[in-house]
Amino acid sequence: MVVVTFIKVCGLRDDMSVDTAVRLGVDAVGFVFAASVRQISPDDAAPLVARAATGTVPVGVFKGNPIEEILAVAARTGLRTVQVHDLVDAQQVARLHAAGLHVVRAIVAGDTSGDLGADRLLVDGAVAGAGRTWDWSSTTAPDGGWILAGGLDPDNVADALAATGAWGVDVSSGVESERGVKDPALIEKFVAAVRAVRAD
Ligand SMILES: O=C(O)c1ccccc1N[C@@H]1O[C@H](COP(=O)(O)O)[C@@H](O)[C@H]1O
Repeated sequence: MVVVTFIKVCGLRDDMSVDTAVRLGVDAVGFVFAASVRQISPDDAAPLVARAATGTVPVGVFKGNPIEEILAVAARTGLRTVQVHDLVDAQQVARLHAAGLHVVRAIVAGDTSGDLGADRLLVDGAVAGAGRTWDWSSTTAPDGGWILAGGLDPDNVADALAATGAWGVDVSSGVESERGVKDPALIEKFVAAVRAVRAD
C-alpha cells in the first residue's frame, strides 16, 4: 500500500529552490525568519511566498520572534501558515489564530506539553535547523498527525518514517550542498525517498 506522507522543504531563499519544490509537488515550503544561516527578510520572502502559492503551502518559520513580529511578517509577506518553535502558552496560539493564521507548534522530542491549541505539532531535535537526528524510538508519538524533523536526509527518511509512523516530514540541512544552500538534486532525491515508502 502506498503511503502519502506530507513533505515540507524548509529554509528556501531563491527562485530555483522554490520552483524545484513546486515542480516536485511538495506540500509545503518554509521561509526562516529566526536567526539562522537561512534567515530571509520579509521583503525578500514576499515574492517567493507568491511564487509558491500554487498548491504548495508557504510556511513562515519562527524562533525567538515576538508574536507582534510574527504577525507583521505574515502581513508583509502574505504568509497564512506559521511554524513557531517557542510557543509556551495557548494565548499565543490564540493570538495567531485571531489573525487568521494556521499554526504549527514545533516542540523538542520528549516535550509532552501538547499542541496548546495549534493546528499541528512538529517534533524536532534539541537544536532546530542543525541537521542533527535524534533517537526516534525515544519519544512517545503525539496523538494525531504530526510532522517529524531533525537531521532527515534522502538516506535516512525511510527508516525515520518506519520508526515513528509520522504523518509528515520536514527537511532542511539534509537537502543542502553546503550549509544554507539548497541542492535541487538532493530535494528531488529526498522527495523520491519519501514517496517510495510503502506500508505492507
Ligand atoms: O532551518 C533553520 O535554520 C531553523 C532555524 C530556527 C528554527 C527552525 C529552523 N528550521 C527548522 O528546523 C527543523 C530541522 O531542520 P534540519 O533538517 O535538521 O536542518 C525543521 O523543522 C526546519 O523547519
